[in-house]
Amino acid sequence: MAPEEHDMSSNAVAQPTTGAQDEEAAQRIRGMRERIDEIDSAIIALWQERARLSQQVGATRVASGGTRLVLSREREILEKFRTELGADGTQLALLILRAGRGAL
Ligand SMILES: O=C(O)C(=O)C[C@]1(C(=O)O)C=C[C@@H](O)C=C1
Repeated sequence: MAPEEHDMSSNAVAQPTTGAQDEEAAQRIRGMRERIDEIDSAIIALWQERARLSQQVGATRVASGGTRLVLSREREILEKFRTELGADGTQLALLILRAGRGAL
């Protein structure tokens, strides 16, 4: 079979390597990766839900004649993330805010 062809003769799905040097470590890594995958899916779903809500808040405020942004609220959120997560928290909060209200 040519290198770019896929073997469809089995139902086995190719799995990424664990990088471990023995089967017991490989099993433990696979177990932990299952939970990591669940956490990543939850983060993605929460990210999307938050962005939708943020857009709805903005649209509700603008429709009422208010401003698109409330910077005091953004500062509060940035401070919470910085307190809990340090400097990376600030960067994360900036990305989260941008996902909702768009770029400044
Ligand atoms: O809480 C609000 O008033 C929002 O509009 C939501 C949000 C946010 O994503 O958290 C977005 C824009 C505002 O400047 C402040 C906060």
